[in-house]
Amino acid sequence: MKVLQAVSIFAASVLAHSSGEHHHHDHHHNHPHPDLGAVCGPGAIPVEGGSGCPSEPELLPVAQKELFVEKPVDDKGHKCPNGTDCDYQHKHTWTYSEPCFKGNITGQDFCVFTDNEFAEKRGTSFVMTQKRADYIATTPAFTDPQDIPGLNQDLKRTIPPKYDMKEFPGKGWGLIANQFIARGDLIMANTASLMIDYRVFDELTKDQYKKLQTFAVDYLPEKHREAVLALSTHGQTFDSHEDLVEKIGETNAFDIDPDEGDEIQDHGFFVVFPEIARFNHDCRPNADYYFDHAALTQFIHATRDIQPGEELTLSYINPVMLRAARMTKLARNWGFQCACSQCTSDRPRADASDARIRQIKELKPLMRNWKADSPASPQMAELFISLHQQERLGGSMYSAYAFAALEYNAAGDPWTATKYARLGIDYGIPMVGERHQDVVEMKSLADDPWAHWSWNLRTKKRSGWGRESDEDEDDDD
Ligand SMILES: C[S@@+](CC[C@H](N)C(=O)[O-])C[C@H]1O[C@@H](n2cnc3c(N)ncnc32)[C@H](O)[C@@H]1O
Repeated sequence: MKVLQAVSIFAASVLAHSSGEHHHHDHHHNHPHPDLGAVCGPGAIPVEGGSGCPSEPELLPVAQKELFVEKPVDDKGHKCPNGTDCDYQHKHTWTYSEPCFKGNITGQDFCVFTDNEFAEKRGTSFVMTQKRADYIATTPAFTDPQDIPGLNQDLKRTIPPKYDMKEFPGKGWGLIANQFIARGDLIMANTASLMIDYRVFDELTKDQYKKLQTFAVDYLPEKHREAVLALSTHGQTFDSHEDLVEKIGETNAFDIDPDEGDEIQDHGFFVVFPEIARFNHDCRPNADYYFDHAALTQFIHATRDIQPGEELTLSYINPVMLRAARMTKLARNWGFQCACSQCTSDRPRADASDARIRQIKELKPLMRNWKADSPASPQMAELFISLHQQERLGGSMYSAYAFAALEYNAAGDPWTATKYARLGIDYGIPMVGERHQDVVEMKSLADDPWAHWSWNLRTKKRSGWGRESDEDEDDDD
């Protein structure tokens, strides 16, 4: 599975959403997420867009650069993780750091790195280069574990979970809410169990990467290893242990984009979280995920209020896809016929839903366009919000609110802009995290709309002032 990462609504690097897609892992491609450019959820549960899947594309105007403080750079020109001191010399102490195979593109060795002390002895296993593993080991999840408390309740069970596991006809195991869960509530938070650099699938032979993946699982502490080996294979059985591990990866992994500070930005990770892997798919899920690199943790929160007895679900794909495309992708990547209500509705309602999805896709680039000739307006942003509500796209409501906040502010209405910025913050924190650029941007707008870059921006441009700066913006596009 792949996971989608949220992409910000702003600049390319900027406001993206993470609810992505639980993306399905296609061994040979680190394909970027097909649709919105984001990827999502398990089995490749994606990271392309938030709700499980993803987020959306981005677009910020111009002068944003000043808003973002450059991270420190070490003497080799590497950006340091999370603004901390650079420590590329650091060599983490791994419980295991072999075997290795040489990649046929970069010539670098790809090895297994297991740390069985990680996360209060839950353990974690990587398949990547020494340098990348050591880089990840400089993040706070490793260096300041006391800063990431309360995670991984699932294997420890010190707090009663909000869900039980049960079998669902035709779907295998799944999770069911055992209490009321309010929109925005945390449902699960798990550190990565198995984290594979996507280059492994391109640079090594299948036999080689299967070996590394199997060692990575086998080196984990017993309870953790058993949880991984008990995961779904979509009903298939295997004689070979390596084939079993491979199928478990394909069925249950999320795609995760690289951390901002990672010097390798073109290749993300294929990541398994055994507890989160028990969420089944729904095209309009009641939960969504995002990955926090600092905590090396996947967080799952409720996209709407959930009643006891409801199944908890994620979207394995980007939810902003037409019905036929969604169904084809689910069948191809996870082998099941989607029977969620969005997939089985009657033809008139299915057509109405597809028409809304098409309109969402048409409007988004218009609102991302900050040039004088964009027809974007507050009314368009209201329609955009309404389409998200009609489509029950709870995982990306925050981005619709953020677009509305920008449009109202750009039209010179600071009060309605602030209302929507506050909604964007409230809906965004559980879906993409408080550090996500869209949330940070909305905080800045809500604090002082008049000082925000969007203030009166459309009005100025359309009146002719500020047109010169359109040329600067071209550089950013
Ligand atoms: C990540 S696992 C989800 C948990 C899984 N049901 C289990 O037993 O562990 C993905 C697999 O679950 C099944 N699955 C998930 N969502 C489903 C759905 N909506 N309908 C049917 N099967 C589904 C498929 O077999 C899929 O390959």
